Amino acid sequence: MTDRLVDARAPRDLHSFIAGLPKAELHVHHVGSASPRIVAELAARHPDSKVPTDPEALVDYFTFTDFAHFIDVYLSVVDLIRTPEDVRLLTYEVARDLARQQVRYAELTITPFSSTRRGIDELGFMAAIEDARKAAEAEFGTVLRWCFDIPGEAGLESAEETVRLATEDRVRPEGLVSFGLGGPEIGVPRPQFKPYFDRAIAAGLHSVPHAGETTGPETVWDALTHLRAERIGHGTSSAQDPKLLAHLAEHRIPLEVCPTSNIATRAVRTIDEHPIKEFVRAGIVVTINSDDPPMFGTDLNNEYAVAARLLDLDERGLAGLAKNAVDASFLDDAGKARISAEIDTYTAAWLAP
Ligand SMILES: Nc1ncnc2c1ncn2[C@@H]1O[C@H](CCC(=O)c2cccc(C(=O)O)c2)[C@@H](O)[C@H]1O
Ligand SMILES: [Zn+2]
Repeated sequence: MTDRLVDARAPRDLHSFIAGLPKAELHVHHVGSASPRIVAELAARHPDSKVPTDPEALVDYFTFTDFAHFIDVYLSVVDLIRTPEDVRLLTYEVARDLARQQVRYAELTITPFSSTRRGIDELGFMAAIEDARKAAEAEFGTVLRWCFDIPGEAGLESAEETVRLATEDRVRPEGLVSFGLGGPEIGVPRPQFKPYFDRAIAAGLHSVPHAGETTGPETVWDALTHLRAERIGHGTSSAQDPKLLAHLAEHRIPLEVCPTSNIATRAVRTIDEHPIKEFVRAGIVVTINSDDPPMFGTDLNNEYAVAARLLDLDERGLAGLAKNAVDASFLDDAGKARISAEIDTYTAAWLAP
């Protein structure tokens, strides 16, 4: 991928190591993973869309002035997805892009409310993601699981609809493992979503809200206290609160860190000001993720290269980050052990004289 927003500047050897390293991706959005190739195919199906299809024009279109602008552009891509077949194509092609990067396991954040409110039949939607999930596992060997997230700014109606889709036996897809909360944080307090998270948790789902991406550490505390977060999406502003850093470390609440995303949405000013190093120093379990990779001109491999530079990591350090993601995932113990062993074998072979 060219036109990187963040220059990873890792040595060439480290890039090759990362490219082959078996990985898990825990924070990546379904619609936000639509590559120029996928966008072009969807736009060809729906020519009235305002989303450009030319990859050069897309780079400009995917340059954001702030977080609100990012969400506007994001929703214009959501508008491209109109039928269950669009959903199936998107999901299957996203899995292909993950498999190419040696991603063995991914938890994909999906916002079903955005699709059902635009008229896609809910059962057709669920059948499409499940069909793509099974095809991707059989054909690429990449295991996909779902996180359904509430688009918080769309209000409590969206929370009600999302928890219904996530818990009703007739609708809930087999691959669903977790429940999230995304979108802008300013003016969208986390505590109001407690009843919906309570219902999702009671139905066996894990709690993984975004918090502290565009607001301060109090939002992360709210996510922990009211939404019983097991991992935090971003959590960037936690760095401003030493007590919170200590709490996250002590309770082993992993952060889903997405460095390039934070620059692209202007949540963090420059990559060298990213607090990832403080998180590691505080003893927090850090995982590396890509969020909305084509929109931010990145992919998971590039995020590992960025992390290598910021944290001054060698191959063993990178393998450790990859294992953090496996450990922090909602995969079963046998699945975790299998990918961790694969990471060890790969790293040992790479470093062998
Ligand atoms: N970095 C991110 N940080 C946070 N979220 C991110 C990030 N990247 C992607 N998202 C996604 O954006 C969605 C937001 C959608 C939204 O706000 C909205 C508001 C009003 C109406 C509608 C609608 O559909 O009609 C949608 C979230 O649910 C989340 O899945
Ligand atoms: Zn996100």
